Amino acid sequence: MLATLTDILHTARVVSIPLRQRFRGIETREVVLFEGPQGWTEFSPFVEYGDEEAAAWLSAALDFGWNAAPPLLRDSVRVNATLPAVVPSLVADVLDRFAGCRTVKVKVAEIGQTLEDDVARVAAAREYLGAEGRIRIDANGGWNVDEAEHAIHALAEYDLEYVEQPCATVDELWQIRQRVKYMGVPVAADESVRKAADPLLVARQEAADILVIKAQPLGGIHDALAIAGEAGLPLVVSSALETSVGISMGLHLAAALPELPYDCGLATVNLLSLDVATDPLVPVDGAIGVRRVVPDAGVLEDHAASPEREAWWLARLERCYRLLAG
Ligand SMILES: O=C(O)CCC(=O)c1ccccc1C(=O)O
Ligand SMILES: [Mg+2]
Repeated sequence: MLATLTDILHTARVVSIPLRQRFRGIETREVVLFEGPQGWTEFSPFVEYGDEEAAAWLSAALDFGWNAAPPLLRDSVRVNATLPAVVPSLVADVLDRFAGCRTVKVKVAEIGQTLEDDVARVAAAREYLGAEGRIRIDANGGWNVDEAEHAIHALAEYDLEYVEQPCATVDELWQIRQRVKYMGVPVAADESVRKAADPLLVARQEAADILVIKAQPLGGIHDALAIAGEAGLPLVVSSALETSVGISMGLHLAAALPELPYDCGLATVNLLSLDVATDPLVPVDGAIGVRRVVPDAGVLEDHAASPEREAWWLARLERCYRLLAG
């Protein structure tokens, strides 16, 4: 049964958190936190998303707050460091915050930057990690097929674990996957899973080697597990730049997957300038323990969004709720 809107709004708090570095064009992360019978949960679709897309994120928040978690098969999850599209001189400072992570995901193909910028950033990450560490890159669909081939060829010398969403469409992913097979660089799909009408199309079309799954956009832990079960491909659980409350949802999803061959993109609390929990979900020795968190009352108070932003978020939440209650 769906939680009532009154139940949700009763505990809902809107917080606004500055990022340490610009990430996917944003400098402040706004989220709604509320408490269900299972504990605190997070609703944080990106502000530009329409209500229909955001409604899946509300489904996820309700699932995590109101439904029992699935059986957990591990009590900690290995995670990767996430490196925003910063200049090479900042790479070591950013990576120092991800203690013990043996894998780094490097953001590439940032608007306004060049392939030379990407090469310099990936080179700096490789120098930081040494020969043993793993490097994956994420282009967020920013290249066409030719650009992707050229870029992957230029970056392959740094030894790439995989390339995430090099191009925007499933058809382009299929093409680039054929073109780079000889280099031994696998292709992972992210936006083609979480923003697609059919999240399994990319797998059926054999357009990716790996699927990235995110709990909030896929409608929650249980829906994401159902998709995972049908995918037939290796999976990586990743975050949507959430507070520790949303990261906890991702950790519970990762902990419930039968196989977890890759480090997960759940160490992103470090990209925020502060967290809502006094005991944040950040990596220790490259892994994060699976647990729920309770936001600190003082932080909720001190970092409350402005009255205008709060009204905007609660109205959005209510519209999404009506879509789900349909
Ligand atoms: O996977 C990671 O390392 C961190 C999460 C991440 O990159 C991300 C965070 C918010 C929105 C989009 C993305 C993405 O993977 O494209
Ligand atoms: Mg991605």
